[in-house]
Amino acid sequence: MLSYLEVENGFIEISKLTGQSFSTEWTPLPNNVRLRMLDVGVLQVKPAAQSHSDMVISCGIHGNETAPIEIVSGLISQIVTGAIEPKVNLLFILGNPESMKISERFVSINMNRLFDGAHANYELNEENRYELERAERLESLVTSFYGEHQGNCRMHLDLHTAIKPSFHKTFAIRPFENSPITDDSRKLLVAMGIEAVLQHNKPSTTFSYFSVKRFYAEAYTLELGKVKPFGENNPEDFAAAINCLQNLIKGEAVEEPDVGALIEYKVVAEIIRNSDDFKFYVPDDVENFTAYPQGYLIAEDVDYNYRVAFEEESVVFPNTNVPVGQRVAVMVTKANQG
Ligand SMILES: O=C(O)CCC(=O)N[C@@H](CCC(=O)O)C(=O)O
Ligand SMILES: [Zn+2]
Repeated sequence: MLSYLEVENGFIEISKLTGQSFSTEWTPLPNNVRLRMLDVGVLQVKPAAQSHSDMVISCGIHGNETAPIEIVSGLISQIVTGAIEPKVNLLFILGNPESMKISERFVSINMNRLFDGAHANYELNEENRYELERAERLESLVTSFYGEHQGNCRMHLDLHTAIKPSFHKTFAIRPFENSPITDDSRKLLVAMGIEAVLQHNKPSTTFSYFSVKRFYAEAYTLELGKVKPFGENNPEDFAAAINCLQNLIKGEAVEEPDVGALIEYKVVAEIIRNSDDFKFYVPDDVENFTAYPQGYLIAEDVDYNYRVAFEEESVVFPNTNVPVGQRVAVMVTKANQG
C-alpha cells in the first residue's frame, strides 16, 4: 500500500491526495492493481490485466465544488483497500487543490476557461501563475495518459456542482461536437442519475471540451447537485453517480435505464459580459432552467442586447460575477424546439 495513501475509517483524507509528498513510482496493491501519483492530486491506476478503456475522472476544477471531490476520494479509497477492483485504465484528477484549500471556485482565474490551449492566451504573472500552469500541466498529463494506448476507448467525466439551485437537480453538459448523442451515451447519463443534458453549440475552453476535441473522448461536464462546503454533502444524493462510477471502474456495463427519461436541451446563445456597463435582467436568485418568453430582454451591453429569440428559452449558469470577456449565462431550448 502507498504509505501516503493510507485509508482511515474507510476514507483517504483529501489532503493526502493533494499533499506535496508522494512517489511517482508505480506501486502494486495486493490484487496487482498498480498506482502512481503523477502530480499533486493526480493519480493513475492500472488494472492487473490489460484494458482497452481509458477513463479520466476529474473533480475540483472549481475548488468549492466539494461533493465531486468527496466522491472521487471515496472511489480512490475503495480502490486502495481493494473494495473495488478496477478493470480499466484510470486517471483521477483533483483539479485545483489550491482553490480547494481556500474553499473558493478558483484562486485567481477560472480554470475551466483555460483548456484547449486557452491558458497560453494570458500573460503569466504572479497572480494568475498557479491556474495557468496547472491547466497546462493537466492537459499534458491527460495527453500522456491517452497517448499510452492508441486505439483504446476514451472517456472523461468532469464532475462539478452548480452554484445556483436547479430545476433539474442533475444535468450534463455535452461539449460541442458534430456527431449527435447516441442511445449508449443517454444510457450512461441516466445511469449516472442525470436528469437533463445540454448540447453546446460551439467550441469552448472547458476541460471536457479539450478531451473531446483532442482525443475524441466521450466527455461530459456533469453537474451532480449544488455547491456546498466540505462535509455538508449527503452521500445519498449522489448514490446513482457513485454506483455508476463504481461500475465503470469495474468495467461492468451500466444498468439498463430508460433512455427516454433524459431531457435534452441545446444551447442557443451564450451571454457574455463585454464591458463594465453590462446589464443582466435575470434576478440573482433564479434557479437554473428558469424559462423566459420570446422577446424578453435578457441582457444589454455597450455593443449588443439579447432578447429571447425562441418561443421560450431557459437560463442556465447565471452568474454576473465574471470578468469582462467571460460568460454570464447560457440560454437553452428543449432540443426539439427552435
Ligand atoms: O453553476 C455555475 O454557474 C457553474 C457550474 C460550473 O462550473 N459549470 C461549468 C460548465 C462548463 C460548460 O459549460 O461546459 C463551468 O462553468 O465551467
Ligand atoms: Zn464547476
